[in-house]
Amino acid sequence: MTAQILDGKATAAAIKSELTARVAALKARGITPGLGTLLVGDDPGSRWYVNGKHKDCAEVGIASIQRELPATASQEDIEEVVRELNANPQCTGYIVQLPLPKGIDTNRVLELMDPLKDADGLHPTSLGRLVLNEPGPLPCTPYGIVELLRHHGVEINGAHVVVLGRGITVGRSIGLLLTRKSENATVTLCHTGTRDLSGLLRQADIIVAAAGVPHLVKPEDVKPGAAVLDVGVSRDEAGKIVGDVHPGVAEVAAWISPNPGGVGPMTRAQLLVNVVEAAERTGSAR
Ligand SMILES: Nc1nc(=O)c2c([nH]1)NC[C@@H]1CN(c3ccc(C(=O)N[C@@H](CCC(=O)O)C(=O)O)cc3)C=[N+]21
Repeated sequence: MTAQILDGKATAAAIKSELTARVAALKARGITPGLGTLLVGDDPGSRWYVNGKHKDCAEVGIASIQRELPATASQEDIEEVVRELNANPQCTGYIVQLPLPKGIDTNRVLELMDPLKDADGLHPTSLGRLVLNEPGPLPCTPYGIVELLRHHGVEINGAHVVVLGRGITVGRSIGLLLTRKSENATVTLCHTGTRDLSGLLRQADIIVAAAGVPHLVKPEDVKPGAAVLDVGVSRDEAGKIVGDVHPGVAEVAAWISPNPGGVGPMTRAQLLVNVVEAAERTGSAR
């Protein structure tokens, strides 16, 4: 048996076409959503991601606000741009592209952001809202994974989800989302200190591999019929993406997310969702 594909590209396209209509409706009410990005330094990978975000915005009618600083920028230089974006009415949501250069206190920068403009869903206030079950932006990658599963009809309700990795952007936050009443999953969070990882993985109905370890999940770790999401973005010597999931897993799982073409495009689409939803929230508050 070969697993069916959790097609992130196609699902992201469907989300973007729905967003295009919602953006048009907002504009008809005099609200134009605008996504800001702050890129510090000239890492080509980061620049590529940021450009992709602005291209996505153009596709759905969201305005773009691009800010850039050199790699030599000081903490104060960065914080000044954050204050400007907080105050800029054209910017309804924004992200500070991570990682920031060495020596910069990233948490201080993120805490300075207006939580109402948090497009990543990773501001301490947004994460707190998620814990408290209050409406707010959701972390883009976890949110994208939930939507990818829903779009393909993979049952989340009652499922045992085993998550690999405890990073803030995925591992640590996805359990908060999946254990809400509306998702209703049971979540086991694994990391490098986990004993008998294979034994736990074999119990999973859904595996979310976000450890950043190439081919960590092997075919023998997967229960036949499981859904496997590959979030890993390691690179080989040629610069090609190597995921956390061994290619042989496709012969055991019922569903697998390709990488690239799976979780990455969904992360980008959910960033747009956060920007549109934030604009809708401010619009209804008026
Ligand atoms: N404040 C902030 N927010 C982020 O969301 C954020 C960030 N900083 N820093 C870097 C990471 C990385 N990230 C990706 C998003 C989309 C793809 C993506 O769409 N990848 C494509 C193509 C990948 C390729 O071919 O290189 C795919 O998976 O099909 C990848 C990586 C967001 N990040």
